[in-house]
Amino acid sequence: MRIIAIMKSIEQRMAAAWRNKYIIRRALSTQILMSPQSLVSLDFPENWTPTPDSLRPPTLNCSGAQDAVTIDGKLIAEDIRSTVATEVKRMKEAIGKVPGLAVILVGQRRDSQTYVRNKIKACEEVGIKSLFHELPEDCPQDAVVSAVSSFSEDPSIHGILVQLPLPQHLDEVKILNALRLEKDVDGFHPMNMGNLAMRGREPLFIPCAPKGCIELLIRSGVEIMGKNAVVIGRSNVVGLPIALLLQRHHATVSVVHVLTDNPEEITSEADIVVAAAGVPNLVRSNWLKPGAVVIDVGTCPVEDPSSEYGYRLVGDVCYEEAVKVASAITPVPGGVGPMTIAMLLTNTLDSAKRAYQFV
Ligand SMILES: Nc1nc2c(c(=O)[nH]1)N[C@@H](CN(C=O)c1ccc(C(=O)N[C@@H](CCC(=O)O)C(=O)O)cc1)CN2
Ligand SMILES: [Mg+2]
Repeated sequence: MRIIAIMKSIEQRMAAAWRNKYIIRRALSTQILMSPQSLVSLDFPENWTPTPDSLRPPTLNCSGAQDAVTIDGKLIAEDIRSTVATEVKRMKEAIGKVPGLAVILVGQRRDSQTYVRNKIKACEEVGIKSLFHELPEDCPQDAVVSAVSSFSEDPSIHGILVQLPLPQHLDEVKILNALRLEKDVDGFHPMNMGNLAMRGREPLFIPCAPKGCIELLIRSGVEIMGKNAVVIGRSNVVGLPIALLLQRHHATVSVVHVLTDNPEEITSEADIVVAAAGVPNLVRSNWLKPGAVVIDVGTCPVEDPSSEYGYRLVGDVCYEEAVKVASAITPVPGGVGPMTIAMLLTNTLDSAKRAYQFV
């Protein structure tokens, strides 16, 4: 009798331990929803207790037996934009101020012009003030640095972004270094990137596309903690920061790039794949483990005489194949792209709140 009672008690304790482990894992992986900075610390937060939200079960099926769920970035981005609009209105009513964003575009790249136009329009829609500064393709380095410096001094501007890529003759690092850290809403300042990489340090801003990817995963109920994640591509804008961010969310992260041997073999081990190589249709079905979650950051224009503009946007992932293997996937367009702009708005709002100490 006594032995049976002891065994029962051990069993109950083990069950409780597993239950606690599950609760802690879910809470840490959904912590982004509770944090205004959408940032997960590398350690357990002080006085942490689970909330009902952190116990929410995953919503995705991971069997790979049916077509993947489409993660609708456009819809999620609209939701975020409407929250930003409400917050901007609240700020204006309470303190008579609105967030301000300065956008600097050098040169005449068609894609950059489109992105900048969309960012300015998005600001207008949520009540954020925007200032646009355009410079010619052949402008000297000093002209860009001076534009950045003058916006850095303007108290009505809380975010400054320099649209990338810059023309070849310009030194990107020197220009980004001229940004006032508190206004680096793109999160590309070397100090913000360095802080993103370091344990125990918190960047003021997280780059927009990577932050959007994480937000998509979490809002879709995908658990990140403990999962194998593969990032394809190692650019400063997406590949590098998303790899750092996934680690902050406690994933086991591999980065494959143009010089990696057998990238398809490595990627096919992944529970979460983030494709940011800029190579149309690079990721085929044989690159994917059944049930993997696929986030496609690529947006490459390819010629298409049948479409209205003569081109269409193609992602890094062969969607038609991947949708048969993955459990969830972002489309292109309508996945990460709209989230990139939504995250720029949240970063700008956060920056203004910080500047005015508005909570
Ligand atoms: N300073 C920066 N430069 C660049 C960034 C950035 O975050 N900051 N990211 C990319 C480009 N980019 C924003 O600048 C960006 C790319 C794509 C989209 C987007 O909404 N894409 C839509 C399709 C849009 C279309 O039809 O053309 C989608 O995928 O649905 C937004 C922003 C490099 N440079
Ligand atoms: Mg791309």
